[in-house]
Amino acid sequence: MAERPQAEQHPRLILHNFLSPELCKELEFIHKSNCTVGYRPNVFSTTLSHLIATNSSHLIMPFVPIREKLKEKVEEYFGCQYELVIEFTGLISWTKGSSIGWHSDDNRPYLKQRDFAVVCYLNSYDEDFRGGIFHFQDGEPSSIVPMAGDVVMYTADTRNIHSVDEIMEGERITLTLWFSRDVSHDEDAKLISVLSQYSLDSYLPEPASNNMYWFPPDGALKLQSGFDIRCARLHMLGLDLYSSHRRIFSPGVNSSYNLLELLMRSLQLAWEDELFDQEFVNIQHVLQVVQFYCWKWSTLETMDRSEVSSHIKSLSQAQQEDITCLKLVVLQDLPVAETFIKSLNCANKLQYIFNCASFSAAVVEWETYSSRLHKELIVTLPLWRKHESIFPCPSDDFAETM
Ligand SMILES: O=C(O)CCC(=O)C(=O)O
Ligand SMILES: [Fe+2]
Repeated sequence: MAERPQAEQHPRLILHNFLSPELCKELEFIHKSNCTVGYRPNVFSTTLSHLIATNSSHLIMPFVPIREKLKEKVEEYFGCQYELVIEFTGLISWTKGSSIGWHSDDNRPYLKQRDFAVVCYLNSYDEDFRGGIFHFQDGEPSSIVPMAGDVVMYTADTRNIHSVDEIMEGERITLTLWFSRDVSHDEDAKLISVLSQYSLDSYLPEPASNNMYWFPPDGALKLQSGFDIRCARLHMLGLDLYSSHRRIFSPGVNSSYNLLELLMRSLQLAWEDELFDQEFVNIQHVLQVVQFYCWKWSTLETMDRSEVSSHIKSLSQAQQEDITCLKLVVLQDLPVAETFIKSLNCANKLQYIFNCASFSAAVVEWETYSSRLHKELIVTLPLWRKHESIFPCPSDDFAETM
């Protein structure tokens, strides 16, 4: 009997440069400023429902056009008779030590609704991480070297058993979606319902509970080892956190739990022996602005700085002590945190040096960016509610209201 063609035996599609470099960077910014400790060791994730629950609903806007484009491509390529629903959308990053052995994506009873998988690579092998090569057990191509903008689509069943090599260094970031024929697993319906539960009055982020950001997750119970991933990302850039509220805790009450609560309150950033006078509402706000700076760094560098005043003061001795005290709590296990931070950096990646004037510009630009997305969400949400589906709205519709 003649062999069935490969397309039938192993239905899969690889698309190069399907996502623009700018979208890859934007999604990387969203992930690095919002992710929580994930479902597998050394893995971090950002789901759309988490963005909504942390008052960052506007950050789902950049996902909307690409979700639609990917859905159309999956339906077209796999010749779907009926419209599919998106079952899950998430940003996932894998760090040193993470890997996954041979599996199909529907290999658990509670995953049987998954019909198609789509993995979009947001950063690149060798530049941002080493290891992390994707393999199919049978058929061609047998391996995929992740490159920013490339996409792999495959059926979630045993015709596409795959694995991912262990990450050796760096952070490998993907946008991962699963599609289903079963409308009862429609992610849109769930997201629209969650969106209705939260006020959309502001776009200032609110953190989830501290233990969701504690790494490794088993250390979160007693906080006796490990570190806060958000603070580790700041430390990686040479930035420290200062809380003017620390002094309200009397010495006996200064337990780690109390001090960690300071992350939920207003904070300032310090760099070397200088303090920015900008007050952030909480750690999530700090991280969003800092990661925005990392995303836009090269354009901010070239901006006219004459309008941007950088307000910096020298740190007093007492303020420096407060910074050290908070750091000892948030990066409890400093050697472990520093080893982890080092492993997040890929040796081949060009590192940049923090610049105060460009950072002040980033504070202003972050406001403009967030407020634009927030307005877009407010205009679009009634349409999503009406159609019970999340879809891109033509930009003309925004123009009238802005
Ligand atoms: O990130 C990848 O390349 C694939 C990940 C994977 O297989 C999964 O999450 O099931
Ligand atoms: Fe998989």
